Amino acid sequence: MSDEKPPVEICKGVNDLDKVVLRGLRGSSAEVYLYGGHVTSWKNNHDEELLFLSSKAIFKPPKAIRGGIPICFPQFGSHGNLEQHGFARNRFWSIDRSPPPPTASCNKAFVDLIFKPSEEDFKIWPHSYEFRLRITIGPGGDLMLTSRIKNTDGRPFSFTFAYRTYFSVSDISEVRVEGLETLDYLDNLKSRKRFTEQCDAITFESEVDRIYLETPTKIAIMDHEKKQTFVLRKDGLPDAGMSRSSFCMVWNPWEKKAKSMMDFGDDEYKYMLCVEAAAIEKAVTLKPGEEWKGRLYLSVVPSTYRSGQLAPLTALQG
Ligand SMILES: O=P(O)(O)OC[C@H]1O[C@H](O)[C@H](O)[C@@H](O)[C@@H]1O
Repeated sequence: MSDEKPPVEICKGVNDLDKVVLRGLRGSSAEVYLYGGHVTSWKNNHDEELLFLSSKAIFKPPKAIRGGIPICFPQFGSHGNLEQHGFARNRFWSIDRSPPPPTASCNKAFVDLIFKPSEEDFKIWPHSYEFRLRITIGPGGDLMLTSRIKNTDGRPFSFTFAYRTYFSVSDISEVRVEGLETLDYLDNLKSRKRFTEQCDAITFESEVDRIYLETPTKIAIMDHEKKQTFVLRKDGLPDAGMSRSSFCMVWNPWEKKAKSMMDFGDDEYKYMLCVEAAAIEKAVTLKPGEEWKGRLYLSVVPSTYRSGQLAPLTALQG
C-alpha cells in the first residue's frame, strides 16, 4: 500500500478543530483551520516552517489564533465600531461546495472556504455578503490566498481588510524590509500621525506599528541570518483590487507589549514580524451584486549576500 499522502486532507487539529492540510509537489505544505479561515502553517520543500505561530496561541473561540495569517474583516484594527480586526478571524468558516472554477495549472493543491454572516453577526454588522477564500500551494511551494467578497445585500456597504501575515524570522534585529522606503506612513504609536519613511530599508529595534500608504505591489522581507528573503506580492482586479491604492501594515510588539499579551510568549517578538497586505485607509465599497477580489502571494527565495549587502532586486523582480 502506498504511504503517499493526498494533496488535500481534512483532519483534526488542536482542540479537535477542523483543519485542512495542503501538500505541494516537492514537500511544501500549508495548514488551514476552518476556525477563522486561518492559515497556521506554511512549510517549504525542506519541511521548514515559514510562518510564526505562538507557542501560547489559544485555539478556542472567541480568541483569534495568534500567528499564521489571520483574516481581518470587515474592520481592520480599531478603525470602526466593531471588535479589533473584525470578526471573520474568530468565526467558523466552511468548505465552499460551489467555488469559482480553478485557474489554469492543475499542479496546485488548494482549498476553497466560505464565510457567510450568521444572524448574530448580522446584528453587529447588518450586511449580507459571501466571503470566499481560496488557499493554494503552488508547484514551487508558493502560498497564495485569494479573497472574494460579494455584496449579496440590497444596499452598498464598506469594509476594511487585511491579510495579517506573521512571518517567522531567525532574529528580528537581523531583518530588513525593503520596498517601503520613501513612502508615507501613519504611526499607530503616535496617534496615527503621518510621517515619511527616510531610511533605505526598515530595520527593527523597538515596537513598530505602522500603516504604509500607497505601497508597491511587491515587498521583500530579508532575514539576514537565515539568508532567505520572503517576497510578498499583492494584486487584484485592476479596478477594484489591492493594487496601487492598497496599504501595508508592519507590526512587532517588542518586549513590553509582548509581556502584556496572554497568548504570546515573552521572548517571541524576536522571532516574528507581521507585514500585512491590506485595504485600510480607504475602505472598499461594494454596491449590491458587486465583488471585490484581493490576492496575497507569498514566496521565499535565498538572499544573495555579497560584501555586506543583500540583493533585494533579485527578490523584487520577476
Ligand atoms: O492582538 P490583536 O487583536 O491581534 O492585535 C495586534 C495588534 O494589531 C494592530 O497592529 C494594532 O495596531 C495593535 O494595537 C495590536 O496590538
